[in-house]
Amino acid sequence: MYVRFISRFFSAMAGPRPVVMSGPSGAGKSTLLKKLLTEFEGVFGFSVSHTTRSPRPGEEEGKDYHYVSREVMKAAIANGEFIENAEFSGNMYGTSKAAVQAVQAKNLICILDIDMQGVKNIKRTDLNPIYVSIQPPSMEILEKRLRDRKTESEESLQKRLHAAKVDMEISKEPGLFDVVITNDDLDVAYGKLKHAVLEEIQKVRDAHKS
Ligand SMILES: Nc1nc2c(ncn2[C@@H]2O[C@H](COP(=O)(O)OP(=O)(O)O)[C@@H](O)[C@H]2O)c(=O)[nH]1
Ligand SMILES: Nc1ncnc2c1ncn2[C@@H]1O[C@H](COP(=O)(O)OP(=O)(O)O)[C@@H](O)[C@H]1O
Repeated sequence: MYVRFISRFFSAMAGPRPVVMSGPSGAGKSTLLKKLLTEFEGVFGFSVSHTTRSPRPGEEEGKDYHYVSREVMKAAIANGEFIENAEFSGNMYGTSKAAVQAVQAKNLICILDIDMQGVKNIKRTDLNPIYVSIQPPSMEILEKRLRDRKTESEESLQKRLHAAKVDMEISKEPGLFDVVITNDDLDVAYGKLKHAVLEEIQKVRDAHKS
């Protein structure tokens, strides 16, 4: 307990708290975090995860994800290179230590876009992030947004919708998230996200001034 307290204290001293964004696939996490990264360039840095899924059109290696084979990913996990990893919709995803360190070394607010298993695993670490859940207004709207995005096969879409139902239930668990944001109107949701991370933004700005 004491050791945990001390390490949290020092990690807080070391820089701003990371931000974990979670929520169903299609809820709008990438859309919201891209807005944040654009408006606050030089304040936030994205933790680039590893995944075994294929890149979507427009996605870039090293920017959106590190795209790797299952063999490479398993070997890296066995080698202790990951803070957390999970299986989602038939693919592996994981946050490497290097991904978070790369952002924290620049004293930026590290944003992690991870699923519910990731949230639960990060809770067992000393990362001490702000936990934000992004939720869709309804299952119907989520399905429409996912279909309109045109990135998923029918099979992948069904897996995501199934996982979404579970996610929407679990996210109601008291104390799991610091903030739960319903992404109905994008600008309203973005305003709420900014409000949730305002204190950390200020810390980075103050650090840059001094
Ligand atoms: N646990 C964990 N989940 C991740 C990681 N990277 C992405 N995810 C989650 O994996 C899920 C699928 O991501 P993706 O294939 O990009 O689809 P999208 O969320 O529909 O854009 C989402 O819930 C992400 O939050 C990671 O490093 N760890
Ligand atoms: N508030 C919103 N209103 C309407 N469409 C939205 C909204 N937020 C996101 N979208 C759209 O919904 C789709 C899913 O959003 P995305 O950011 O890819 O979700 P996630 O990263 O959570 O999987 C995208 O096509 C995006 O443009």
